[in-house]
Amino acid sequence: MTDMGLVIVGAAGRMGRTLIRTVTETEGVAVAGAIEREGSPFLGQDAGVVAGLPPLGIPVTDDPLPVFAKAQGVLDFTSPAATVGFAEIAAQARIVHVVGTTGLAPEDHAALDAAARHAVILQSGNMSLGVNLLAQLVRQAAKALDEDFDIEVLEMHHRHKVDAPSGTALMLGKAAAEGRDVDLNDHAVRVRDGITGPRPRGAIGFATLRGGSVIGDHSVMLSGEGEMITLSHHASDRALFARGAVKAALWARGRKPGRYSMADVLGFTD
Ligand SMILES: NC(=O)C1=CN([C@@H]2O[C@H](COP(=O)(O)OP(=O)(O)OC[C@H]3O[C@@H](n4cnc5c(N)ncnc54)[C@H](OP(=O)(O)O)[C@@H]3O)[C@@H](O)[C@H]2O)C=CC1
Ligand SMILES: O=C(O)C1=N[C@H](C(=O)O)C[C@H](O)C1
Repeated sequence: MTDMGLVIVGAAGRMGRTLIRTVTETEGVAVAGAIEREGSPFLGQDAGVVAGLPPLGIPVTDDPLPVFAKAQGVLDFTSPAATVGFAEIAAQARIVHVVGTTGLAPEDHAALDAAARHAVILQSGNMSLGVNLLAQLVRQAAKALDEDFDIEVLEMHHRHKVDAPSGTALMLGKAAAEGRDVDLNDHAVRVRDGITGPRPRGAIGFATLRGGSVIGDHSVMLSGEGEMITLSHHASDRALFARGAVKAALWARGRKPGRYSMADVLGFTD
């Protein structure tokens, strides 16, 4: 089979640059285009050079339509508004859309659902094998332990991150809720400040730390009387997420339109 041509949107971002390097060094895929927003200072620059590589002969552009039309997939780690726009264009082009963007609101998910009627959309708050395995372990632990165990999700990220709790933290909270057979929306405590009163039984709490260059640390604590279980993941290299995104794109190639997740790619779905 010919190499899968992948367009990197948000090409000059932290993940965009990492994706360009990862795609370049991975067999079976090739960089088919690089997109940045209108007015970006990176427009016209070579995508390879932007990523710290020798030139690839691919200029960064702000016009996704003609680029998507010649590609088989798009790797998207941008912002919710940008992702919704790219989903429509990827659906028109009938190409795979791998979405790593976090902070998606319910209406953004609804827009992705609509686009997924025509194209394969693979979305996950974390593309790493380790975090997706962690989510399975959290689901099991939450199922095994009743509400005598309080569940808290703690995350820390770099100072530039704009959304909270992280997509991963929400994914882990959802796994815990699924383990308990409850809806996360009814049990999540995302912020605490002031006189909060005692902790509601069955709450799934979130705590967010931001600072420095931390790539992504997540812990789920299940605390009972006199004992605590902590399940954790530490990311030390963004290439971890990029490798997962490329694996996801290759897995998604040729699938029927619809919404998929990393759990599908990794064979973690029941
Ligand atoms: N699922 C996962 O495994 C992971 C998800 N993420 C998520 O990916 C997203 C990006 O993270 P990160 O790379 O650190 O962020 P950055 O801000 O470094 O990168 C985002 C890039 O997207 C660009 N962009 C924004 N809007 C558009 C648009 N309309 N068209 C084209 N490009 C656009 C930005 O340009 P500009 O700066 O000019 O606005 C920027 O270059 C976040 O939501 C993050 O949480 C990150 C790591 C792993
Ligand atoms: O913004 C980031 O950097 C990351 N975002 C994702 C998230 O919100 O969970 C994944 C990873 O932790 C890095």
